[in-house]
Amino acid sequence: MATSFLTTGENNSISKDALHGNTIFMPTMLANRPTIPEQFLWPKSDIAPATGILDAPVIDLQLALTGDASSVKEQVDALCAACKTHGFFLVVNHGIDPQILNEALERAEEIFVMPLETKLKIMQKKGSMWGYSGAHSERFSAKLPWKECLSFKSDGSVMEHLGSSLGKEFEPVGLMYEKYSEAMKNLTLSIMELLGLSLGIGKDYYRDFFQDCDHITRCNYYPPCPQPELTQGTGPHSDPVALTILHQQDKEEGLEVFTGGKWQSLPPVPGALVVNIGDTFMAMTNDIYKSCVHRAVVNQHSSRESIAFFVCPQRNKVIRAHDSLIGPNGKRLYPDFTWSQLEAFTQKSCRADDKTIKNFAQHLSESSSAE
Ligand SMILES: C=C1C[C@]23C[C@H]1CC[C@H]2[C@]1(C)CCC[C@@](C)(C(=O)O)[C@H]1[C@@H]3C(=O)O
Ligand SMILES: O=C(O)CCC(=O)C(=O)O
Ligand SMILES: [Fe+2]
Repeated sequence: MATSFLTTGENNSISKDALHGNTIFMPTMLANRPTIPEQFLWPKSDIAPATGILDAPVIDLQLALTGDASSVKEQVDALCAACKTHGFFLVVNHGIDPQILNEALERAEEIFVMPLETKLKIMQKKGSMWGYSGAHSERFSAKLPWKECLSFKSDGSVMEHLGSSLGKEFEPVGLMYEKYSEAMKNLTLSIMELLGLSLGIGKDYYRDFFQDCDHITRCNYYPPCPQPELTQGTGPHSDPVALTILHQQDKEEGLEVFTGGKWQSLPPVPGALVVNIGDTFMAMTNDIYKSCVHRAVVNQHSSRESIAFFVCPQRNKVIRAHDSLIGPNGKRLYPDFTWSQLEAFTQKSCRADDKTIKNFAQHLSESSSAE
């Protein structure tokens, strides 16, 4: 991919992908400008400031899995109440080594601050979610998020990918991310046990269903922004996946959840991971559990990092709510679908936002009535 660099003064540069005609924007190289490029402007309706702090329950995983009956009930009831309202909860005593959690943030930041040429070597290819993205400018031309991302999928070796693209010295970094993803997958299965208990269908149902799940590990890097009030780090959206486990750097706030008719901040809690229900799991509960709109805002004075572990069903498994979750009227709110279909919808048809699952369900019913 031939690229030429357009200088935008003050030694900042954006690169032009000469083959595809894309202008690739990199917020790490735009952070010192006095204003942000117009492509990063978002509608005022998306930018209303947060007016509160979300009361998300803290689930003690060890207690919930191995405690006495009353402790288990207390944890599971708290989980159930949160999932029925906003779908966000914190998990502590999750058993993941803090050293690997810190290293995953540190190694990602080292890559994000590397020179343009290095990052272009691991650039996401069209239609693939593997690799580096500069504000998604290789995909979108407006409402660009003020972030850079580095994503790894479960369908390949991160060690090989980074080693072959950046050099053998990056193989240990790739191996570390593979270990990070494996640890998150094991945590996912424990959380699926609790979700099964909380819905009264037993601890094995979702654990078995997600045993062979796909996953996406995505590092988000939000540089300081000269005009944070005009843009978004990650715009308002619900996660199309089944579940998200978010590890956020504990130095800056940024994650906000829209619930109770207002934006509410979910500040970092040292030692806690943020977990949220995604659209796919909401559909698997026939909307009993909620996949909630959330966003990440940026600030003028410091960078922020997060690592999202996105849990996706094995791509061709049929997504269908358990019969016991269908109310007395027997109405199923979603047609059967697969993650492969929903992923393609978000990657090829309709940029994921706060209406994705509704638009997807309509797309499915229109295409089935057209057959
Ligand atoms: C399936 C996915 C698409 C996105 C990454 C995962 C789950 C969350 C989605 C996303 C973060 C929602 C906001 C918009 C998006 C384009 C982004 O800002 O990154 C979405 C991701 C994507 O399409 O890459
Ligand atoms: O970075 C954050 O705090 C949230 C990011 C997010 O919601 C996402 O990547 O889906
Ligand atoms: Fe999200």
